[in-house]
Amino acid sequence: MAPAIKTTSPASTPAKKPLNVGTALPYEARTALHLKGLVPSAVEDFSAQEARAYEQLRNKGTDLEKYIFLSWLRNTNLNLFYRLVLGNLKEIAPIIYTPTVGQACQEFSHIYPFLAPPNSVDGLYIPLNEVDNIDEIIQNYRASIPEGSEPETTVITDGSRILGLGDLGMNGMGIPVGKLQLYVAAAGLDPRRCLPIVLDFGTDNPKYLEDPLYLGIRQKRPEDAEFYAATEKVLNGLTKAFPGIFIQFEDFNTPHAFGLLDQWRDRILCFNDDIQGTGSVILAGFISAIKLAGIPAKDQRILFVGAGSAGVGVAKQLVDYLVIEHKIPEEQAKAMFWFVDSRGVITANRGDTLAEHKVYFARHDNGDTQCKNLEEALEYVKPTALIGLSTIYKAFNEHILTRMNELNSDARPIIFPLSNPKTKAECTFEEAMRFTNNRVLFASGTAFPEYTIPETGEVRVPGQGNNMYVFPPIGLGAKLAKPTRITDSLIFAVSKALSNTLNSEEIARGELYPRIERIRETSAQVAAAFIHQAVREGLAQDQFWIDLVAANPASSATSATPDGTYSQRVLDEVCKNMWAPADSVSQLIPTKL
Ligand SMILES: NC(=O)C1=CN([C@@H]2O[C@H](COP(=O)(O)OP(=O)(O)OC[C@H]3O[C@@H](n4cnc5c(N)ncnc54)[C@H](OP(=O)(O)O)[C@@H]3O)[C@@H](O)[C@H]2O)C=CC1
Ligand SMILES: CC(=O)C(=O)O
Ligand SMILES: [Mg+2]
Repeated sequence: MAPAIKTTSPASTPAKKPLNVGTALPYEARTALHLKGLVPSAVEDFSAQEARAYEQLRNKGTDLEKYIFLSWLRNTNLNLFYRLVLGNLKEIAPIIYTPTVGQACQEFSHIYPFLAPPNSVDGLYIPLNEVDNIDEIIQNYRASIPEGSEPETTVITDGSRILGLGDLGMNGMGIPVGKLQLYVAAAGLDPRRCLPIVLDFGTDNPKYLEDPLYLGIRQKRPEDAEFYAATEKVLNGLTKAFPGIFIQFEDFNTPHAFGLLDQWRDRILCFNDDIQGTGSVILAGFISAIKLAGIPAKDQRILFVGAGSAGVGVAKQLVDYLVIEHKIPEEQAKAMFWFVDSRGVITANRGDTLAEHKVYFARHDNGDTQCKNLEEALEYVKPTALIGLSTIYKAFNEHILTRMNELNSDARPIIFPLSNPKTKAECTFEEAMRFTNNRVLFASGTAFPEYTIPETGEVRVPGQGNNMYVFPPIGLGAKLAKPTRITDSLIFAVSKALSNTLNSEEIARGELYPRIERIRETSAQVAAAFIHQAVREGLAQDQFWIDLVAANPASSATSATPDGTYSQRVLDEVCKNMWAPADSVSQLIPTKL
């Protein structure tokens, strides 16, 4: 079912000025634009430019230098940037996204470019004391972008929990910028219609408050009441200016991540990537893992290390799966989960007041037993699956991995160290392989290198359990079908669809996720399933897609039991709507200059 990716014309959005194509500008255009003599005489095609850009990228000494080079390229030649990214996605994704984007955020105020607007307009920086002027800020943005390229997708953070790196304040802007690049690269969103936003609401991180080059407001974060009132003003302004805009909440600290989602999920078209996106992508990998583990789903004992937005989001998604797919009653499904946080296993009688998001999974069956850490929890729970969303580097040490292997001698242990970036990962792929006699079913948040089993020479590829497999197609599906809101069953359909995308080679090799090189193809498939489900649930508002799905039903799935299927006709149409960089300059420059 591999779709041929046929894309929309890159020139479909009119620009005020011809796009910068540098040495690809033809002689006639140089004459018309009075650029004769101002550019080297060679007229190149895009592949020659790409080769030069790739050489320059390769010559950078560090990943941060590569990140800076790519940012510059994006700001000066968008088309070439995306040609380079798409042509080398496996190599470049870890630079524009995790892990390097983490370092870039930490250094954001030091590497911020000196370019002037409009080239420097990466998105919106909204200071707390300016939220009453949100309409003016949006108007300024509008004036800086080409006509007809109003944003349709936005990623918003306040920088309060950037990856596993904590509160980075305004420096967190690198994350919306990076996420939106993946929207474009992975799912063909139009880059000119993607809007990164940072809510510059202060920081509680003294390092930045004291940094003379820090570019955000120098104050501590507001109390909850002020935070929610300020976000309300921003979101109202945004949805008034750009009705139907798709909003991704990203890397808010856990209480605010849950709070914003609860407050807005039924009011506007939004979702939280760390709760729902991570839940969805890990469920997809888990579906594949339990097929290989050798233990039926109902007998899994799942130990989470970390009970924040990501941990709880993932576990809730797994519970839904066990209930819907395996017909396990909810209470019984919930009892298959244990959580360790910074104080040990979460129990109802632990003696502390549990944060609201932890209450659902608190154990009531522990009697007097209170495990104080992962080591104790491991012996008490005897898990079949160990999921790390704790931000604790090397939490899965040799002892933990070896014990997981021993405890699962009759089956393959599922071990997912999902914390980002690499410096926060609970273990590496190599460690997980070595200490489990290569039996592990593995996925990590940040990509690890392949591992060659020394005894056999067999090369194993680690799964990357990262929400980048799902937020781009969710955004694409939302842009096309225009659902009124994002429901849990839509997210569930996305998980099912992603788990269905593995091709026969990936399945034969026992992999849990599709290869990143195929991400455009799999994003199209997942977006098609999303659209089918949005129509099935009566959420879709775009008549074209409603009619198309009605004429091309995919399966007998219902809104309560989504199966992630789609029809070839809808898939073909999704592919036609994916943006791609131009292959030749004539696609970008109007014939009459
Ligand atoms: N792979 C992916 O796609 C994604 C990965 N992530 C990653 O997940 C991680 C967590 O994110 P999020 O849930 O939002 O963050 P939080 O900071 O809210 O959660 C961290 C959790 O880890 C717990 N913890 C801290 N120290 C320990 C310890 N020593 N032992 C056990 N648990 C501990 C914390 O405990 P306590 O509650 O007591 O403070 C908390 O429950 C980040 O690294 C992030 O990058 C997030 C989204 C997607
Ligand atoms: C991947 C991601 O969203 C995170 O680590 O927060
Ligand atoms: Mg995140």
